[in-house]
Amino acid sequence: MKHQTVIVLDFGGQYNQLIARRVRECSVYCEVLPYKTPLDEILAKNPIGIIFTGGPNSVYLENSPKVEKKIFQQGIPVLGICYGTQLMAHILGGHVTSPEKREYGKTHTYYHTDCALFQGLPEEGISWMSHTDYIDRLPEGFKVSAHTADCPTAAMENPKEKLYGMQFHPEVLHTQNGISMLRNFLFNVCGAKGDWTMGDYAKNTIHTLREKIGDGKVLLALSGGVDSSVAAALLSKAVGNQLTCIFVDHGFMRKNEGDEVQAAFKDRNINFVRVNAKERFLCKLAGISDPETKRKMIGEEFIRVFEDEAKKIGKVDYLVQGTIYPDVIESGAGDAAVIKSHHNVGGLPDYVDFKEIIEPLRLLFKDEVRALGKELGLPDYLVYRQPFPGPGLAIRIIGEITENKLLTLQEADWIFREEIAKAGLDRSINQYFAVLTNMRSVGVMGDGRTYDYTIALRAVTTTDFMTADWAHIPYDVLEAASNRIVNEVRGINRVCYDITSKPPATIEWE
Ligand SMILES: Nc1ncnc2c1ncn2[C@@H]1O[C@H](COP(=O)(O)OP(=O)(O)OP(=O)(O)O)[C@@H](O)[C@H]1O
Ligand SMILES: O=c1[nH]c(=O)c2[nH+]cn([C@@H]3O[C@H](COP(=O)(O)O)[C@@H](O)[C@H]3O)c2[nH]1
Ligand SMILES: NC(=O)CC[C@H](N)C(=O)O
Ligand SMILES: [Mg+2]
Repeated sequence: MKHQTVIVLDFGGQYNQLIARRVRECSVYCEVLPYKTPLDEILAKNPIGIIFTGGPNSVYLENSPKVEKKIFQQGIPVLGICYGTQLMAHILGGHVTSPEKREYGKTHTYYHTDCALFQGLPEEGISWMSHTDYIDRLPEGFKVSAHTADCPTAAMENPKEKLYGMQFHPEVLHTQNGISMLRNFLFNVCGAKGDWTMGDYAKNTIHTLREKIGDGKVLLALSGGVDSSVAAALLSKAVGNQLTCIFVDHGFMRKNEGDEVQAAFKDRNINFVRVNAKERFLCKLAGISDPETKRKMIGEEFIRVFEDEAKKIGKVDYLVQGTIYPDVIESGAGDAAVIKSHHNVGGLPDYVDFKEIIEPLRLLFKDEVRALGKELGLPDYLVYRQPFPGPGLAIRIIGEITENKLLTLQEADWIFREEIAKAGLDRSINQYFAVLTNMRSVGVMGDGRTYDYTIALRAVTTTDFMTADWAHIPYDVLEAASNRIVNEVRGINRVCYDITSKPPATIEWE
């Protein structure tokens, strides 16, 4: 069955994928295309609606991203958001200016509820603004449908032509009823039926993968984590035994994890190879303490291992990774800032032998990947596993990595996880682990002085791992973990609990 499609035209804003995700949440199929996409190509998709995203530019500047005027004359509903609405106004003969006062963050907004976007919603509320420019003269045929104290055109509409604009961001959760506004656009203006589900996503992706790969050979980087397991399920359905899954045991796995991953995949109908590369990684990272250097070296060594394995199999055409959207955005995709280089992002170094890297989950958020995993019939223990970063414990040992430190951290982390599970908190806390800080302090044990390392415990609640809150774990659980760690793990005499949210901290310490 062919689905109704909405096109999100990307003008370089921060929330573009979030808009796409919100549309998908409304059960409407959605694709993000660059603003430069020729109109013919857009029309060929037969979209029921088009959404223009925000962007960092100003429409009145010469080289700012533009679209052809004809896009507004196709009878297809268009919704502009932020830069998108300014662009619509500018192209259709309105005027955009740069006023004295900028609006940023939560803003009290008044809505005209006779506008299709705001139908059935309250007449005022908080919206999330992030702009300098605003529209000070509307194009012909338009009227204002929302305003704020500082922005006369917080929203505009030309219902006859099905053209709509919002200066604020309905896609972020800070905008009260923002999702309902998008839903109104999709269902009341575009005539969406809500005919798209995760099951369809699975079917389409499998089909596309099969077409692309043909009879090529595929290596899949399998960590046993949620993302790569879901990717493996997709690929296995698409190309069967043309697929080989490589699990790199770099030695930075959690206690017993290497064996557990092997056990989980051994009996499935899947070519599975475990590479024991602990010595290789430890050697490579000896003496390295800078977090970004560690990450980059691990990323490169991963690729080297895959290359070596590929040679054993013969010619391999594609490498598949379970990269998901937050990995991409934090590594500084497009104009976004580099927060940390995820080992799996950055593409292939030019001396590598694979034709291409395939990342079938690149546009999905974690909770969407989980929904897809359920859809593909993966067991709950795989789908709801807490995430574990590719570089593993290497980025949870602050400073230089040694085998001794690795064993220490594995033990402490294992105890913490055991106590969390014992308290029944393992499903409600989204990620929890121990960090071996590089700090030593004085303690007293058995009447003697110790000068040992400090373990930091970290536990967070989050849905998309882009923002997170520290988990309010009951004191007695923390107490049990702390007692056991200092008593059972040599070299540790102090335990701290990390009570910072993300932002300003990140979830991992490096
Ligand atoms: N030890 C490993 N062996 C092989 N590939 C790996 C390994 N660790 C990570 N990768 C690759 O890097 C990708 C990104 O790692 P990441 O940890 O984000 O995802 P994941 O392990 O699949 O899922 P989760 O986020 O639940 O841990 C993985 O999807 C996988 O393709
Ligand atoms: O596969 C990965 N490779 C990496 O390099 C990496 N760095 C962080 N993470 C995981 O991403 C989520 C967000 O982590 P941060 O708040 O520390 O950026 C958390 O779930 C982290 O565990 C990684 N996953
Ligand atoms: N977030 C945006 O889309 C910003 C649009 C434009 N650059 C402005 O400052 O008004
Ligand atoms: Mg992982």
